[in-house]
Amino acid sequence: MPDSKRPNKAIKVVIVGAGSVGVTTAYALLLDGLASDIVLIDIDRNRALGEVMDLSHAAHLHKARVRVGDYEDCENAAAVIITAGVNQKPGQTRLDLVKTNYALFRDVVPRVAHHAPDTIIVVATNPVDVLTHAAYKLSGFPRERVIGSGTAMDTTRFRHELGKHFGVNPRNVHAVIVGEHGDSQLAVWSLATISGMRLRDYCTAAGIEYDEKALEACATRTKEAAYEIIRRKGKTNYGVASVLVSVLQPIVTDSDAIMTVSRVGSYAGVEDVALSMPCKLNRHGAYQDVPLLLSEEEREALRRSAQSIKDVITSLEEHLKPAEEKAEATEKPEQA
Ligand SMILES: NC(=O)C1=CN([C@@H]2O[C@H](COP(=O)(O)OP(=O)(O)OC[C@H]3O[C@@H](n4cnc5c(N)ncnc54)[C@H](O)[C@@H]3O)[C@@H](O)[C@H]2O)C=CC1
Ligand SMILES: CC(=O)C(=O)O
Repeated sequence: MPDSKRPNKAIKVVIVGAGSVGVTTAYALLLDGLASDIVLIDIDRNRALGEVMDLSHAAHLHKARVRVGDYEDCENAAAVIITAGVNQKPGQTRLDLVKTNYALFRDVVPRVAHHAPDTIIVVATNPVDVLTHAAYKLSGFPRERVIGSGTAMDTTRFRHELGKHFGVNPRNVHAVIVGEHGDSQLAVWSLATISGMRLRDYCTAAGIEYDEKALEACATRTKEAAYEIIRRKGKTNYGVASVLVSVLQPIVTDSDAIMTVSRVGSYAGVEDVALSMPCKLNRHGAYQDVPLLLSEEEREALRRSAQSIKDVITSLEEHLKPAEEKAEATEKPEQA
């Protein structure tokens, strides 16, 4: 981050979960210099302590304190990032993790909310959209202060793929992935631009072929990137860590960046669900939607994505109902 944008007041960031994603995020934060106080919380305190000892030897580039903490340390944090939870095994989908990680959120989120009622919660644990919705309900926070990393990760991967395809810097590719951070995500082709031109026009202007098949392959590689990486190395950590720092930057610097992050709302007619659409971020959190003029086909794909997340939320709520309530519901005589 440029020095002119660097905040000059103390910024505390708490990371719950000192596993692979948590510590890589702490490391990325240290290198970026965004936070002056980084606190790691983990049930395995000894491991967290080892990570902190190692990380503190990387704190010479930007002056920052790194320490192990507990939930009381969330007080006055600019943000609390939740990365605790199980991750996918090769072949598992993100949605396969839902029951285990929801149980963990029931323990963690109320404690964060109790000690840091004004903070912004940033969720990375998968399935990130379902758990962003859970964190919203469990914290009682307004929706702008519960943000899922969502498809900010997929948008970054998509721009990387398109940048490689067209031979331009990914920063100059304006294209987004919206919907679920998962299998039902969609690439918004109708609004993708390079140098202010739609991709077809850019190809015409640059005298190159518009190769629809190759572009579709970019979206497929984006969607399947995590599966591919997990098959090879068992986890993903660098991409998401850098994305989490990018989500924190506009919060800490109050800079109104537009990002595709997950938050609770109504999307394509599906109510009370969390998914990613572009929205503006600043010190208040993800405070404003940036509406997209989607094509009919894209809107329908977004509705399907929203519905698939909603179905998981509904089945989770069903699973959590007390046994008596479930029995009562099945025993009720049908109304004439
Ligand atoms: N949103 C995204 O783009 C990405 C999300 N993830 C997700 O992040 C999560 C974490 O992944 P990894 O760091 O690879 O897993 P990991 O297994 O390396 O780390 C998880 C950590 O959580 C800790 N933990 C477990 N229960 C806890 C509790 N109740 N309180 C505090 N800490 C607790 C464990 O001790 C462990 O250190 C997974 O759900 C994974 O799917 C991973 C990569 C990208
Ligand atoms: C694991 C995961 O969600 C990702 O790397 O996208």
